[in-house]
Amino acid sequence: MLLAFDVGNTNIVLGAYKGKKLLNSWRFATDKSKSSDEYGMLIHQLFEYEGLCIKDVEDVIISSVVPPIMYTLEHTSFKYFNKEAIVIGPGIKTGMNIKYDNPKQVGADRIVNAVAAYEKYGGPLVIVDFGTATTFCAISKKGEYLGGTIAPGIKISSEALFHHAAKLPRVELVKPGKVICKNTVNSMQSGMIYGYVGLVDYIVHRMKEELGCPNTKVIATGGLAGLIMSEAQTIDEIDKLLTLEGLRIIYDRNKA
Ligand SMILES: Nc1ncnc2c1ncn2[C@@H]1O[C@H](COP(=O)(O)OP(=O)(O)O)[C@@H](O)[C@H]1O
Ligand SMILES: CC(C)(COP(=O)(O)O)[C@@H](O)C(=O)NCCC(=O)O
Ligand SMILES: [K+]
Repeated sequence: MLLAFDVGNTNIVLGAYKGKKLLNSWRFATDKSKSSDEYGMLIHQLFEYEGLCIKDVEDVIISSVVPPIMYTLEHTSFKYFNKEAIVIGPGIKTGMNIKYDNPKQVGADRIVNAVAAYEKYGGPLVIVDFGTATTFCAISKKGEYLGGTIAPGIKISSEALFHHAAKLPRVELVKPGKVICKNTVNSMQSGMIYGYVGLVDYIVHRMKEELGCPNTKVIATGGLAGLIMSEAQTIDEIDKLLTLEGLRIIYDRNKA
């Protein structure tokens, strides 16, 4: 069994694979104050609950954009699974040519998403990941990682609005139905959701222009993808498990 960790700034998504088959996946908070034993026990309990056996874990692979938590997770891997974790970074074959000024700068999650999406859908492609930040990545027809855009995430944007304006409350991220709203809560929801839909459609539109291909496939992933997908016109498909799938593919490429 392969244990795959996708460590984002808000959540860790954990997947257990038997070969190509995802047996189970879990989502828990990225908590830098948790110890390696706490993570070990958490995973132990999740496994027990699903009737899985810790001893069946043959390898651990981690993609992370949160460097301060890595010592803890690598230690968890060593202590509870007896494995040195494979960490996405220098020395790991991804099979993707990274056309960033400094390839080491690209978030590991973005590369892992790109690998999975290219394998699954072919190029050219745009991938939109609605996480703590919203990232847009462009992949060429030949499968090169061309770069992209980083925008503030929906949840942190709405938190900023609440924190910086005395009369604005914290609101639930749901569609208010109309753009012309008649109360504070709905007005904020309109600004967040419809404003964000505009951001997404505009960036994707510009990316397709720069790629020179109007038929570019657009795949969305991340915790908040569903909310925007229902309204945005440029997103073709949601693929919630893209990052885990990318980790499984990269694992197979490095084992072969
Ligand atoms: N299933 C969900 N439904 C609603 N909101 C979610 C869900 N999963 C995650 N979120 C929220 O979406 C945001 C991004 O989550 P996530 O994709 O896990 O981010 P990251 O990859 O940066 O850790 C967070 O603010 C989180 O609270
Ligand atoms: C842009 C990100 C913060 C997104 O992270 P997430 O929202 O998934 O937590 C992450 O991919 C990152 O730290 N990237 C490094 C900078 C770059 O990709 O150029
Ligand atoms: K992510």
